[in-house]
Amino acid sequence: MEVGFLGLGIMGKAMSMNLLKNGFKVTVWNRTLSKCDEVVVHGASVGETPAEVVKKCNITIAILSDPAAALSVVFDKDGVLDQICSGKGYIDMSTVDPETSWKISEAIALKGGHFLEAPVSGSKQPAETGQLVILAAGDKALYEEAVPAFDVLGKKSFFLGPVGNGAKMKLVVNMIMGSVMNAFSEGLTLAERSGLNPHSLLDVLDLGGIANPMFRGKGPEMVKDNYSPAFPLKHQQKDMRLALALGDQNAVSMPVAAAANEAFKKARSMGLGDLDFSAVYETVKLLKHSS
Ligand SMILES: NC(=O)C1=CN([C@@H]2O[C@H](COP(=O)(O)OP(=O)(O)OC[C@H]3O[C@@H](n4cnc5c(N)ncnc54)[C@H](OP(=O)(O)O)[C@@H]3O)[C@@H](O)[C@H]2O)C=CC1
Ligand SMILES: O=CCCC(=O)O
Repeated sequence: MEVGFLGLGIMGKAMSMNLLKNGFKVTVWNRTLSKCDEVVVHGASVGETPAEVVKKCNITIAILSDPAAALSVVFDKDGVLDQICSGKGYIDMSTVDPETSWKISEAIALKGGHFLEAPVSGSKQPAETGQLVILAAGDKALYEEAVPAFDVLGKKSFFLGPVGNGAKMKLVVNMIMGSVMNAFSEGLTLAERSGLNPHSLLDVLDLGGIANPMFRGKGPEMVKDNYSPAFPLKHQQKDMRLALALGDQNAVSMPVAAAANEAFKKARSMGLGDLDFSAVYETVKLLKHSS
């Protein structure tokens, strides 16, 4: 199977490499073209524009930073819309809001193409090992066609119905994750400031009812102030912002998520946006210090 792949950031690089390792022919494009070099060494071809990739491949996958990037790659000159047509499918795996997905879906349908949104749960390591959770919605036939690729990229794929449902599910999941990360950061800070060993807290948490892979994986690194990015904080804040907008639209009061969003914004203002989202811990430590 031949697939196009647009966007070779943390996720796109790992996912395209995984497809190559599993025998897929892959043609890649990235805005910063030099980032294609490493996947080319592993057998990928390069398209000079998104349009060129879509022209070559019947299915093109994208995973880009945010709504503005997702729209730009489709609608700008030499974008996806230039070449999408009947018989071709476009799968956007970026985390965006439903409105962005609807815009893309409508434009692709007008050209006779097929569209699926398929944001993912899971981060850099699950992307490297094919353990993502795929939250697809949109064109069911394209979903069926993409299952062999999804089986390589993920441990489980969900088909959630009409376009928008994948985006909504992803935003709800990340809203919970961002709120939990803030509570975790406060707990770690409180443990340390009140004289407890934070490693003991991690051991106790891991044996109880709120044990989870995020505490287990990120906790020891946070205690060492290591925020090497798996999921960049700027993207987590974007997801909180988009989830809060979804809350507005549905009149859902979300004071916990709103407070978490403020902490991520604070972290961005401190220049921590490109670090892992666990760096929000630094904002809690800072606030507790200054009181
Ligand atoms: N990292 C993670 O753990 C996870 C991330 N996600 C989501 O996946 C998406 C990608 O995340 P991640 O790989 O971490 O992000 P990165 O920041 O590592 O990569 C972002 C990608 O988007 C491209 N891009 C940004 N702006 C534009 C633009 N205007 N036009 C074209 N391309 C653009 C970048 O190109 P360039 O190289 O030129 O900057 C790069 O390829 C995001 O929506 C994120 O929320 C979902 C699950 C997990
Ligand atoms: O969107 C990013 C999700 C990161 C994760 O699930 O660890």
